[in-house]
Amino acid sequence: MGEAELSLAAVRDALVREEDSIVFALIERARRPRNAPAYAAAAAAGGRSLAEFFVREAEVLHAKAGQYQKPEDVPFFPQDLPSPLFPTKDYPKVLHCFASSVSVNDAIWKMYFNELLPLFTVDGDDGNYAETVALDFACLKALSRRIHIGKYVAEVKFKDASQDYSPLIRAKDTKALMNLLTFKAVEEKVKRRVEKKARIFGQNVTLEDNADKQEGNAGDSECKVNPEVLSKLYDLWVMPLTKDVEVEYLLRRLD
Ligand SMILES: O=C(O)C(=O)C[C@]1(C(=O)O)C=C[C@@H](O)C=C1
Repeated sequence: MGEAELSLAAVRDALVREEDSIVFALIERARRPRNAPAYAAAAAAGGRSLAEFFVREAEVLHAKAGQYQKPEDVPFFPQDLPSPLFPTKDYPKVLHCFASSVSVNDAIWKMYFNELLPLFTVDGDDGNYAETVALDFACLKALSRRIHIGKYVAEVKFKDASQDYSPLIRAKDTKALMNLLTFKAVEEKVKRRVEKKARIFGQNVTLEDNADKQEGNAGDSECKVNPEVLSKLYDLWVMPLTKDVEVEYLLRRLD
């Protein structure tokens, strides 16, 4: 994100754009059942699961290709990632220098596999483990990117009201910081919008003229991902984790 884009409205627009990626990634993953063996420790991967093996190896490839240069692109396994092999674009440094060290990916990883996956995938095993973990990686990346855009939100809020944030940062008053950066009305709008996107993006579109199933009126049970799961995802995890990123960024902002 560049300097010119750095306004609360522009950053909120970026968060809205990430909603589409998250909804579609979950819809694609929901096409496969749980496929629990993909998450079990495997001797072939030195006791790691196929899911962890895949993400670790994929992140090495992505790092070599030049990813993870932007503060919102945070790897899940940053240790020992290789440097880019190809020239990378110099992005304008609009955030404080330590921004790249702010990561809540461990919490995202635990939330995704322990809480979210059971909510939107059906029990079962179709043996398509390689495809399944690739779809999981797409979900994890979309969630991580959205949540770590919180660094830009925090920077904008700090710049707009540094006189309000600075004393709380100096006092390391995380509770007061969390309260100051929270806008409940905005959160309610976000939850309603992601639920609506899941309902519209996730319905089966047909050419039959079924008046009772005009687009947008499909019952939630016919949606590829239950829209209430998206609302719950954002309410319980995505927005709280985004706020955690904001607080973690702000606590270091005066360093
Ligand atoms: O838009 C903001 O002000 C944000 O901080 C982002 C966000 C969100 O995660 O969507 C988080 C906290 C606010 O209470 C509202 C929304």
